[in-house]
Amino acid sequence: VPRLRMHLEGYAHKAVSHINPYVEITFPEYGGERLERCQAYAAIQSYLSASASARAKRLKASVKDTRSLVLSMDDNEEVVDEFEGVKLWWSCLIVSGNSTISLHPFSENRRFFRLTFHRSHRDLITGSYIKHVLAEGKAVAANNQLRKLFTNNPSSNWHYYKESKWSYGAFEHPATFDTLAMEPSKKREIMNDLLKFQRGKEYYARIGKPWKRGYLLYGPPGTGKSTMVAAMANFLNYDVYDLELTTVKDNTELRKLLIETSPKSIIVIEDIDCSLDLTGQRKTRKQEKDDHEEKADSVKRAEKGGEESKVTLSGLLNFIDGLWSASGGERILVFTTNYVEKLDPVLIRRGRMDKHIEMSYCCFESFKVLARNYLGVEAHLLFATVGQLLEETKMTPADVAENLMPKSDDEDVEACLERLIEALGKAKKEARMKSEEEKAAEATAARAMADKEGQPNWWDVYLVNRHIKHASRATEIKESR
Ligand SMILES: Nc1ncnc2c1ncn2[C@@H]1O[C@H](COP(=O)(O)OP(=O)(O)OP(=O)(O)O)[C@@H](O)[C@H]1O
Ligand SMILES: [Mg+2]
Repeated sequence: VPRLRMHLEGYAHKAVSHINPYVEITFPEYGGERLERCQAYAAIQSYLSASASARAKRLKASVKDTRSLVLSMDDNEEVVDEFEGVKLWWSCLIVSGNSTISLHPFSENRRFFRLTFHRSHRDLITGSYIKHVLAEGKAVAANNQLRKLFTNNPSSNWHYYKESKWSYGAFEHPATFDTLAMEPSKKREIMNDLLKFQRGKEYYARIGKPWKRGYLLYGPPGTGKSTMVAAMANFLNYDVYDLELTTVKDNTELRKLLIETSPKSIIVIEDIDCSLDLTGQRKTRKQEKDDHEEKADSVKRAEKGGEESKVTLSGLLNFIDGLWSASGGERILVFTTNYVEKLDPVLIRRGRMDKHIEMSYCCFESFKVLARNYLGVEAHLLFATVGQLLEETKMTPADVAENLMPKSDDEDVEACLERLIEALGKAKKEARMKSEEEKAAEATAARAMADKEGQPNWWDVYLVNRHIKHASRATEIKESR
């Protein structure tokens, strides 16, 4: 009898699997040895919240901040997905835990995702679909994640815990490469460069370089250097570390700060020429403000008998060369400056700053981007005039944008363009007047020089005479031969 039963059971099992041709895969929320949250579960959740929840009828909302609402599938809900023409079903299951004592706090309610599909698609699903879901889910999660803007704290506020070196808030700068006014080919080139960097993990490993890239942005104020940094961060989905060097006391502090930056970030030093005292020229606003306090500080330090040290060029070079970053993932360094010619060549040689990007005055192409952003127009009769004037006059994108912005509700596109044209005309006149003044000043200076040269210079006279004497002696000798 037992043999018969076994036989029957086996037969029943076969029959069921014959009738039910579906395969199920479950993904628990917690698993592994330490029962940590499974990455696959999180990725699937993100994937489903982005794609499938559009089709699900019961949704769960979670509000991350006041502006973004993330919807995901509710418990015990099922959605259909399609992949290469194959239908599959996802359901979110919840199993109430029994009340036995458990070692980890999440066992009360255990959640699973269950994927169901026809067994004939087994290879497709396990081979490529799941990979696709995980990759897609990770991308969605990265997109949903709020990025952060970090600024360094003065070391007097550092404590033992890690988080005290940098303060952060949400990074919400709206600039993108779409809204950035710049020559299109140059923009494309930068975007490609960034993408190549982002995908270059193996490449950097192979050539034995830390996975980092340095950009130097230079150009006059208001040409979009800071805007470019924001656009880069939004494009790559990176956090931004805004490093204010003037509050960093010395190289040791610099290193400590850098070690605590996370991978996938952009580290920015704005106005590098002012922060490092390479030039001793311009001071940052912040430094001017702090000057007073700093003096008091250094007096205090002197009283204590301590030496006042600073971040030095070599400290900064070590930072760029990136030994500190060798362990971590991708990082981008950006330096900005108004005066590229004043920087020490050691600092900006290739290899340190891989790419130098000049941000310059507004060209016609840049203007078109601004007109699209600010006025929502692609073309207009007045564009030709603007283009002509932009060729003759230098105006920063910041000034062009300011003039384009409607000042009241009833200002139309034409009024804004006319204001810009007027401003350009004025700038052109001013530039011409200035150059005339300069020319006049030059002429005066030249005249003064000429007056001075009008007086005989006895030394020159002597030299000329000597030259003539030598020359005639030479011809005499030649002729006598
Ligand atoms: N290329 C640009 N594209 C779009 N907007 C721009 C551009 N350049 C400037 N702007 C506008 O002008 C403002 C000032 O630009 P931004 O702060 O980026 O200039 P900057 O080059 O960093 O100047 P600074 O040298 O003074 O730091 C920004 O708010 C931005 O809206
Ligand atoms: Mg700036």
